[in-house]
Amino acid sequence: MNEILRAREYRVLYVRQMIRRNQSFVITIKANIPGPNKNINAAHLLVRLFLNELRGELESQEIIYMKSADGPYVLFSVKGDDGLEIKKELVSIEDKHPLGRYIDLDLYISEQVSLSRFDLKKANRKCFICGKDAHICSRNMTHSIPKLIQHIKLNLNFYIVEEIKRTLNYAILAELELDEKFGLVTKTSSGSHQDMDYDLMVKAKNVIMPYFIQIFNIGYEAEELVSLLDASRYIGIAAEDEMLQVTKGVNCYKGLIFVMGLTLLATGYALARHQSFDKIFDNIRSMSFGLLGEFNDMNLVTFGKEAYQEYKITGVRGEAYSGFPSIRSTLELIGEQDIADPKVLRNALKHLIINTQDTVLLKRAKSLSEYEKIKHMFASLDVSNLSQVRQFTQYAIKRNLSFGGSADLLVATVFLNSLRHRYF
Ligand SMILES: CC(C)(COP(=O)(O)OP(=O)(O)OC[C@H]1O[C@@H](n2cnc3c(N)ncnc32)[C@H](O[C@H]2O[C@H](COP(=O)(O)OP(=O)(O)OP(=O)(O)O)[C@@H](O)[C@H]2O)[C@@H]1O)[C@@H](O)C(=O)NCCC(=O)NCCS
Ligand SMILES: Nc1ncnc2[nH]cnc12
Repeated sequence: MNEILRAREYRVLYVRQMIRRNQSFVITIKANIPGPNKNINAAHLLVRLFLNELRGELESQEIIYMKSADGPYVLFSVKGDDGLEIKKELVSIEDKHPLGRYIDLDLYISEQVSLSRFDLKKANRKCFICGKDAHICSRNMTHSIPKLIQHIKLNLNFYIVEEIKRTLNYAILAELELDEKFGLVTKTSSGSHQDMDYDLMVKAKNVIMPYFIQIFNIGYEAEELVSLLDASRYIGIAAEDEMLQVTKGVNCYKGLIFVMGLTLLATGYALARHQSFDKIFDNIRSMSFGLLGEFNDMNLVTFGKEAYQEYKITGVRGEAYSGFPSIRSTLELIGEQDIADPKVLRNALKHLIINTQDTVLLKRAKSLSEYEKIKHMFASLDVSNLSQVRQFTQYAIKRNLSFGGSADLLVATVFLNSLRHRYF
């Protein structure tokens, strides 16, 4: 216990140093974790989530992420002259955010003074189990520690799963609704896919979403990583089957089920261990170590295998085996740009097409030389020049070309780009 007390003393010391260094106020962001173990994973997730919430509300001069015996915390330096206004904003986040009960946002307006709810004549914090005054429950130890911890974990998982659903839906629609997309299906065109249109893709999306959430939870609750892909394969196959039923046999998102399935397993596993964002790609590589061996499977009769046997092109398996390098480099290309901007999204798609071995393009190009010629044409395509983009789209549709694999990677890229700014 004295380690925790000492950590609290150090935290006040660091606050004072930051106030002196920046001549500013300092906000501390810390999870409300009852009991002796303040370093449960939920604490790290909550601190990261609320740090990103605050980043969206307040401008900071300096942010320091600390680990301690009293749990992880952030020191957030903020310029201002009206401490009460800032404290009001912090209390509003604590009271209104669905997870606000589990976080403590303190404001130090000087080395000696921190503002409290009392200064705003606000009621004390409520107990997150029974809603009574939290101070009374904690003084009387009304609820057991395990019950309190379980409550936090359940609500945090529920909140994260809802965010994953929203982000996944956003990512799939962001790709699908991007127009002028080189022969891929859009809101207004079937492109080079006579058997697909926007409504059919949306139907397919709606059917596979629950499977994606199942797969995310497998990653989030997993004890180890390596066997996760095999453990989830049956879910992916069930998703494919139900998709094909709804689409009457049209393969809208077979590749997406695989790409997003792997991404969700790796992301769930990373979130549950507060791993770094880049660790997601290591996780994907760890799960995919056996994929290239599938090309030796006599029972496998797919174009992906043909592409490998004929040209040593490894397609989606090769991408996964290397930890989705094309997604990683596209995220670096996007940087802090607004992914909702069609120009940014189209440029990301171009980058993916150039950097991945898309077996859909190979199959439709009908030869390796044509496949390579088209990729080469892309390299010189200026996607901010809409007339060039339109010309290339017409060229692709005329030749029945498409980049379905790259489109799948774009969905995963948009998904990861959104999550990166929320939880990492
Ligand atoms: C490992 C699997 C992908 C199965 O591999 P398989 O050998 O069966 O198939 P492939 O031909 O290797 O590829 C399947 C799809 O993968 C997409 N893809 C291709 N290249 C890449 C790449 N470089 N990066 C990412 N993704 C890639 C692509 O899917 C998209 O295109 C399809 C639409 O295009 P279209 O031409 O219309 O497709 P078809 O219907 O085949 O042609 P037509 O009849 O219309 O002419 C659509 O699927 C897009 O998503 C490839 O098609 C994996 O699927 C697997 O093992 N599945 C089992 C379940 C599983 O493991 N799930 C994971 C759970 S965690
Ligand atoms: N917009 C799209 N058109 C064709 N195949 C796709 N796979 C994923 N998105 C696609």
